[in-house]
Amino acid sequence: MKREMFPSDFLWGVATASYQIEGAYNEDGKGESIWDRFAHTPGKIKDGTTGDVACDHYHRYREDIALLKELGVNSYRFSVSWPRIFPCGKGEVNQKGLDFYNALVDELLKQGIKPLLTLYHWDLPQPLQFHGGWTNTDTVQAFLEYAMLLFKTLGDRVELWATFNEPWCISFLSHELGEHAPGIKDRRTALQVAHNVLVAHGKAVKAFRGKNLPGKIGIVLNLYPVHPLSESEQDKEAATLSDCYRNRWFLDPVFKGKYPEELLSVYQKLYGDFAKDYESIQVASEKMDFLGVNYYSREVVSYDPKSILKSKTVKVEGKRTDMDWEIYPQGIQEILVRINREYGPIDLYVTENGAAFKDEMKNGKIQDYERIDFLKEHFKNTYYAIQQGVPVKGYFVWSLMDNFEWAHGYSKRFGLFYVDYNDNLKRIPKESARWFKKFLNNEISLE
Ligand SMILES: N#[N+]C[C@@H]1[C@@H](O)[C@H](O)[C@@H](O)[C@@H]2O[C@H]12
Repeated sequence: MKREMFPSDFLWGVATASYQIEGAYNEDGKGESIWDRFAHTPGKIKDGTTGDVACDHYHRYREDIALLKELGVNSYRFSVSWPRIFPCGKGEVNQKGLDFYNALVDELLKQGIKPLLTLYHWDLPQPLQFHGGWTNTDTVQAFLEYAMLLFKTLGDRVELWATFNEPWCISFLSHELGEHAPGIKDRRTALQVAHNVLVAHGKAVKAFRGKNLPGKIGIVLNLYPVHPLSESEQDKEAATLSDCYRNRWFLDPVFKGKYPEELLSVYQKLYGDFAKDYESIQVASEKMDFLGVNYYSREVVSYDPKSILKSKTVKVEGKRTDMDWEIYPQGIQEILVRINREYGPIDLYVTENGAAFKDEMKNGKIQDYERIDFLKEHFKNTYYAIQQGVPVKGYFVWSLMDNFEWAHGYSKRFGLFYVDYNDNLKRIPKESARWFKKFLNNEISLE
């Protein structure tokens, strides 16, 4: 199975995000983001680091685009730093911020690489957080102002637009579990955030349509197959509620304009006031052109009467990544086939898939054969979905290079290129980068 067996117009790319690679956190007029503040708060990041410098991509973007060219990808997914454009979140525009992304897009196009631009990959301008962040509908309006400016500035050259990256993380990981910025631990707040982000998504899609731009727009969701540990009715009930929490709380609004009833009823019993605005979620279902799927692993659950989801995650035997996630390649096929069956037809992009392993440099080489096996199996399972008629249009490896892995700092390496944080952030191709380049050049098969 070689690259040439995939559709001839299939996009092969890599993905990154602004806060994770750019650095220049307070340069050229950029405002503070919630991740700048969170990372500077002692105890929030496991290795005590920040994204202040990260991979210094802001200054090295031409070098990094040369790496893309060397790899042989035909597309590149990146995100725009909102506070680099609007330092206060709205109002005054930072022209140097716009200049950076104009130059980035122009260089990508010059090198024959199609941009996929994510408007929001978690770095909310801190001034908006002072006024409640995503709990405040004013932030929805500010997001629309930000999106409209980017549509106007880059809409003639960027063909693929994603409104939000992983709204599950924006809401539940960041406002219920508190593991990501702004580090709030309150489920009712998380539900309000999820609601406002989904509304902002729908409004941005509608605004995009109104600009009559040549491109396509969608959203990026992190999706997991959820499997019951056993076929017992209780474990199956646990899987249903966990699937609603993980997947359908976002899939159903953007495709069906409503929340999944099985979990909505649970939340309404807990938060009666939530009912007052949940019906407005219909706004989220503005028709999209594609869905971005971030796939990393599956979830196995068993019944837990103490949980409001009646479920707890179970760790099963099998190979795991350095994030302690199960390696489950068939899950990417399962998710793509399910989306097509239950929510399609719609073009799908695997907007992120990859893994962290304990990459070490030995004699100037990083022999990350586990990552090659991981990618090989996930490429194959993506192909199996295409063979079943699923309109998968592209695949983006997470990530181009090692970078700031959120609450894990620089302790987890996901890149195809090793970043030597002790030697001027030097980018060194791992064996997986060499393998990916050969695959893209039809030199090797996936067998
Ligand atoms: N963890 N992990 C790796 C990766 C993260 O670095 C990305 O920013 C997210 O979109 C998604 O969580 C996946």
